[in-house]
Amino acid sequence: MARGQATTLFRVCSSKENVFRVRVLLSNRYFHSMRKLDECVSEENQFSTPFNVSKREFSTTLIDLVRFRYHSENTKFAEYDIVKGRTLSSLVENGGSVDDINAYESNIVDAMEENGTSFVDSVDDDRIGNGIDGSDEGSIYVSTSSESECDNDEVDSNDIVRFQQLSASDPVELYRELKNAEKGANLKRSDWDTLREVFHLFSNSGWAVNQALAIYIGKSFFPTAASKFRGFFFKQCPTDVAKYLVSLGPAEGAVKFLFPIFVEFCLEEFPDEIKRFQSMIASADLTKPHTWFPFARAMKRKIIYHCGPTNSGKTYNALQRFMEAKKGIYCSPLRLLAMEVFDKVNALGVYCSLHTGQEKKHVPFSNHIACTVEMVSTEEMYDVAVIDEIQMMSDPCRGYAWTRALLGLTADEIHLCGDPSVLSIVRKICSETGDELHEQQYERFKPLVVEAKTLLGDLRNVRSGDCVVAFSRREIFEVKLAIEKHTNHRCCVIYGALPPETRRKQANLFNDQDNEFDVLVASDAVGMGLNLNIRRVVFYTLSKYNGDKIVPVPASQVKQIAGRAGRRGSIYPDGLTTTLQLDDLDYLIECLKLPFEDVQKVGLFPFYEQIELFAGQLPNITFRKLLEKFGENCRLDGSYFLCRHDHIKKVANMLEKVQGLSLEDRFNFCFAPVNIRDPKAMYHLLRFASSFSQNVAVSIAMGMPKGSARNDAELLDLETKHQVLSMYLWLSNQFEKEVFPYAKKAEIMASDIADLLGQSLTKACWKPESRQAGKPKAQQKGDGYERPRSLIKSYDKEGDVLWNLKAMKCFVLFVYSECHQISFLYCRKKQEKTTLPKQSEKVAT
Ligand SMILES: Nc1ncnc2c1ncn2[C@@H]1O[C@H](COP(=O)(O)OP(=O)(O)OP(=O)(O)O)[C@@H](O)[C@H]1O
Repeated sequence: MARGQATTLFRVCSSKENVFRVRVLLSNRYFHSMRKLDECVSEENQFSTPFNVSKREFSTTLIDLVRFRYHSENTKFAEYDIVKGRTLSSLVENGGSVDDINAYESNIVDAMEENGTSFVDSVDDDRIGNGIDGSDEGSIYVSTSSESECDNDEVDSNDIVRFQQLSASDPVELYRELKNAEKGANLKRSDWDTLREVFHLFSNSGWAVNQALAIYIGKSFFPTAASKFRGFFFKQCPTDVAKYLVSLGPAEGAVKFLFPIFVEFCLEEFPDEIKRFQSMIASADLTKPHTWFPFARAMKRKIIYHCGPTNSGKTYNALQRFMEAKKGIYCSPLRLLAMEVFDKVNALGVYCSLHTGQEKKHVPFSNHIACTVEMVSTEEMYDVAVIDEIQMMSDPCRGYAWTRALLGLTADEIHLCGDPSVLSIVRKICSETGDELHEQQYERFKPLVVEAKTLLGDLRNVRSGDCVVAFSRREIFEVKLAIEKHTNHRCCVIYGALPPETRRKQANLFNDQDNEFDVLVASDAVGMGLNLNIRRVVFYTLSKYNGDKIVPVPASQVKQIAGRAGRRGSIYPDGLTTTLQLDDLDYLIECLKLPFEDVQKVGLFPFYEQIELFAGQLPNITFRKLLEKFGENCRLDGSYFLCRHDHIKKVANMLEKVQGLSLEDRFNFCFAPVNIRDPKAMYHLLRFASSFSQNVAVSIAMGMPKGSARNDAELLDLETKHQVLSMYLWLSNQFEKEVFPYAKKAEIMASDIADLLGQSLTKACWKPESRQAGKPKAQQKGDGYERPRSLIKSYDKEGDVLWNLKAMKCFVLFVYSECHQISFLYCRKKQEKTTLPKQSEKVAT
């Protein structure tokens, strides 16, 4: 190889015997390809999708040529090491010039041109053994280790020349050579073992799997292809190639040497698989989602991002623009919030319709619509659109609906309301769509104050206007029971499984000052959409079950919930927040202090048409499998992730036995709002789908309960019944009305059950039951939060609350303002049993 053409690479690896092997890697003029390849390898773990490799990066003929072995203690070699013991990639990364590389290379080539002997001769004979020892591994060893270590290393100069040729050979030619070989290699047993190891490494190489995708060898097919390639190689490989591979050993270099040959093998042996996979990949392409909405792309939209914490007036301002517009759409994260806006806007004299999955209320002459974000039409034109809680774009399950609304809405002006977590990604999206982005920053109307005293583990310390937040239905009822038993407060209840109508009624009951219901016990469902007169948000716990295990509540959610205290316009404009247990306080403060996390990716999910296209490639698999395959093979840009669809797969699985559903029907049924953990609800969905598939009118087939619930089982039954009716209504809006002829009846029943639920909740005084047989195990200490040990602490002799007031002589209040400034307010406590500090007692330091 001419010196000027050659580029040298050093790889320094340590072996078991503390002997360093310096591999001199020579690449040909495709050095730049190699550099790319190096980058590609180093970034391997960062691949968000296997398709980030845009080119056939394997088009390089970089090959290990010579290996040296030496002891690091060898002073002569150490010198050599200092000068030359840098990897080529370090030369490149550190901005090494081509001259550096050439100099680097020339040293090695010089050494080789001296036939190895003179080079080796320059090293202390006593410590070198045989120097270039003609090993059959095809390596030149400059070794200071004992001679015995080099016994197997027999390489003669012919081998070196041949290895050089192999290193630079064209993989196509090499493959031809292998293919035309009349017999395989004649190797020692140990060499075959090494070869096997090499192929084992190749089959398990993540790099090779990713690179193979570039020629449409899929991940699932790769092991088969690699195994066939191994069979082919073992049968056909000439001795010199095998020896060369043995000399490289089970290392990255060997994988890279093999890969181009593997490519040629695959292209010739598996054309059908490649073609099939290619079409499949093309049909699962979710890249460039902004191009999916040509109408929106044909417009120059003005996007206004109302960016700030809770209770800062973002939605208020956006809604002002919505109401002023000739034609507007408000996109809500919840049915409940869509209803609120629908009522509010109509009350202010702006005709507005309502469109959610379950209901379509058309108000005559209305040009405005309040809808849930999933129901947004991307075809209808609007003057002003409002997308509320835009940070939900990053929601693992529902994020795709916000992404679709942002990318696809055909409105001249789009107002986004939310925290700053998706601001940078919205900027990026707007630069891709060509929309004009305006940012409006907001501050909280009044800072949120953290009460450092907490409730000291005692629910008797709740006060009027408190909202106690728990993260499970069971806890909510436990808390309600305890408060009502041990205090004079009455509790309203809000949690996700309740119908929106019931939640609203509970909220109104709590907001109304002329009744005894002055405490709210709620789940995280309280975090969004309801304007409540909350004085103080008390976290009963700060850990929750995430469907898999108990985890700390994410900081963003803690902020969102705590922010419900002290809303502008409510009777408690100064918001307080605290925890039940002192142990949880630090985490609360930490969450509130944390800046909003900058989200890197937002959700996407394919439209039915995309799934249909994909299904065309895999005609004979079940819908569930199809979704799985889509998930495995879809291509996404770096700013997007595929939304989780486990619940869809569960429903798909259940509906597999239902014959006669078209793919589209299946797709729609899988999106029905069903609680997959509720077997009764699942049963009804199965029944609905079966009737539908037989083209039989789908019946409700569910009796009305006689009255409100008398125990928790009856309450659960009411919840389930309402969910089933809600599902019926949802389906009736998805499919032809004739197939779901009882929608009106279902609506009336649902409304009656919502009333019964409301009545049941006001008198609920029973121990909660669990819908699930097994309750999630409490988390170990140190791995989150312990569940509070007791709800009501025992009284001491005088009947006083067991506060350790001595230890509580002084306590601290942290005033948290969501611009992340914390000031400390001290309040000196005397021995008097003051329950809470008054605002006037706080002294700012
Ligand atoms: N300019 C205003 N005049 C009167 N009331 C206002 C004004 N701005 C906001 N409000 C009221 O303050 C409360 C909080 O406002 P808004 O809901 O817009 O805040 P937000 O920042 O969107 O909070 P969240 O994200 O929690 O919904 C609402 O009750 C709203 O009606």
